[in-house]
Amino acid sequence: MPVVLVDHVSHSYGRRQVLDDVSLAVEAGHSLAITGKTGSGKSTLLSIMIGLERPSRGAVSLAGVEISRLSRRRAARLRLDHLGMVFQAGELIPTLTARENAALPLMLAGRKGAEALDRADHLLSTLGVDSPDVVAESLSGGEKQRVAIARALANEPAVVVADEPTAALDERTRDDVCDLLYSLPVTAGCALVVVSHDAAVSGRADRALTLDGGRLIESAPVGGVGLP
Ligand SMILES: Nc1ncnc2c1ncn2[C@@H]1O[C@H](COP(=O)(O)OP(=O)(O)OP(=O)(O)O)[C@@H](O)[C@H]1O
Repeated sequence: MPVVLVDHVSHSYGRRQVLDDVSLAVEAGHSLAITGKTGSGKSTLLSIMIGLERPSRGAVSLAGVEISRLSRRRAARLRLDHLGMVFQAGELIPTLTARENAALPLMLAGRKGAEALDRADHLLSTLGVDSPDVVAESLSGGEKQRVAIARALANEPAVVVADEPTAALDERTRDDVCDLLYSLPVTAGCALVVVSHDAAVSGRADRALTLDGGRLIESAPVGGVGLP
């Protein structure tokens, strides 16, 4: 069963149709990239995919649950339990340490502080962050993204969604962060969805789809995930 299933989704803002009968599926252990020009609807599709926005038509399931039908509260709980998010520039809490940032989702999910911090330490060292006590605002761009990836993995999510995860990085750091991100389906067994306008990032996914005129078009099929 796909971990992410977008089933015939259309979406309009007023009279402007942004998504037109979009469908996709991603299985555990596979990656999918979504590309498209500015204004093509990538953020809209992402918001609908993670249940922040309801589609005008169609349905979205995450980890087997139809998130597009849930209340805001239940959708937030589903995200906490099954989804890890990585944003453009880490979006960490600047005054908390790397360790505290990575431990946050665990604490929100009800784990005890010491246990959460231990797991955060373990994740950070696995991901090559050797400064867990440094406050987030003092970390480099690449370190921030590593901490963000640790935070995304904290609750062992079924799916990690990354929105322009390398936009704030130089080329070399971008490639390092990409290596790490695209290793997740294998090392963590999750599904990975990456939204990026950078072909060097989207080209590394098992499959890349492009949004154009509200429709999803195949851009670089390699296998593993598919339109249902
Ligand atoms: N809340 C909203 N209300 C009205 N129109 C919106 C809203 N959100 C997005 N839009 C419009 O929908 C279209 C798609 O926007 P969206 O942000 O999804 O594109 P995008 O591909 O993510 O763009 P970018 O790459 O610049 O972030 C745009 O024309 C935008 O103006």
